[in-house]
Amino acid sequence: QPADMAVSQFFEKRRTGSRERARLADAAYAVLRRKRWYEHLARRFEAEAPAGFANSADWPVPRRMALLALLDGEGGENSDFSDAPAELRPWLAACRALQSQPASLPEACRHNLPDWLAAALQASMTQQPQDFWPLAEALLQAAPLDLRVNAMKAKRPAVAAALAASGIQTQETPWSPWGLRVAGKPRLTHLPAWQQGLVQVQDEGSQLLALLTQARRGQLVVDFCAGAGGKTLALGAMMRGAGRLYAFDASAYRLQGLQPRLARSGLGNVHTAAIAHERDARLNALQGKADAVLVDAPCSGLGTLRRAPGLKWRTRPEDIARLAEQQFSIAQSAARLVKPGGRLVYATCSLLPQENEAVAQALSNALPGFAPLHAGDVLAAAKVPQAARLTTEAGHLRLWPHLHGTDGFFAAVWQRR
Ligand SMILES: C[S@@+](CC[C@H](N)C(=O)[O-])C[C@H]1O[C@@H](n2cnc3c(N)ncnc32)[C@H](O)[C@@H]1O
Repeated sequence: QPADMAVSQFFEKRRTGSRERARLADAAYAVLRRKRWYEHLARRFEAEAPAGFANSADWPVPRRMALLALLDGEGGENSDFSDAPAELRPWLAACRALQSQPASLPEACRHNLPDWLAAALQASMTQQPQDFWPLAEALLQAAPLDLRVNAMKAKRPAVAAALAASGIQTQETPWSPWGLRVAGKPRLTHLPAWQQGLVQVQDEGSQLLALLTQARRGQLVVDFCAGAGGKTLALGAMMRGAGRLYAFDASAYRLQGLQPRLARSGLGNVHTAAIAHERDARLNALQGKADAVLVDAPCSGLGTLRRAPGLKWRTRPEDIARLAEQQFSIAQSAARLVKPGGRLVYATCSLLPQENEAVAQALSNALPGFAPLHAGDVLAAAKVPQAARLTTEAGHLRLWPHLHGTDGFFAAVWQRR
């Protein structure tokens, strides 16, 4: 089960105050983030079990892991463990001593990734092998809270000032011209800026993907895998609500999540439709008509491990090949909607080349009528500062948590000849 569902189901059945809820939820996520490390500590010392160590029947491994996560969340490195049960204190002190010498630990305890994923990432980083550890460390941090200012309704400095007046401090994001990074994780939904649709929660990387379409007022634009419409709303704001914007998805359930967000955004030009699959006959009417088609393809999501740490344990290596096939099929079908001179953007939030560069290459081979565009040039034209730092030599957008502070994203752009 996805972690957010498991956590909310747990709380449905229990009465808890909001602070306690936050502590427990943070601890659950911390266990998923650092599972291999906590497991190692929870099992360690059992064999040695000197007198005074906890009885393992009372403190089974999962319970010890939860305790370690709770203590870490509360600045445990400085704790004298006086709040912890007495029989656990020697074990906790021994854990703490180990923690202060991370280099002595097995690698798995440091990167906290499944072996197959650590190996796949290392294999994909042969050009920059020194980047593996900074990446692994960055993936263990919680993601920042980014907002996208609705450019149709307000300017970024004015929204920052309005939020500051409500006690919410923000900083402008370095790359996206619409982004505000919020300090901490304050509640936002009661704020006027939120209710008036001036801001949406959206990672800076997702904002950059929408910019790659260069969607403009009056165009016909398709968000082919719209989901709950995070990028649809960004595209609609770029179009200033004028023109036609189609939001498709194979899941009617996911598309439903777009409705309340559309209402706040002020957009009146969005047509949503659940399609059966990427070759649904209802798409025929749009063939060769779109100025831009964004394919934010279903993917492993491994670029979002800061937000969804449970994904690394639920994804299996064999899923990747299946996803790559699906990604190719969806993007190839979506390409039919692009008009001559129009643009195709293929994007994922995966870190793995099989879902990214390999699919982009297969698409280039299969779509001779489409010429690749350099994502750096496209972003520079959209006034993104230092856009070259976001792209690869091959001209793809590649965002990394340890380099850019965003989730991990990939995008390739083509223009139909
Ligand atoms: C990465 S998510 C999209 C996220 C969304 N664009 C956003 O910004 O919030 C991928 C979406 O592709 C949808 N999908 C899966 N198969 C599809 C298909 N054959 N055609 C269109 N959408 C599909 C999934 O339901 C999922 O919502």
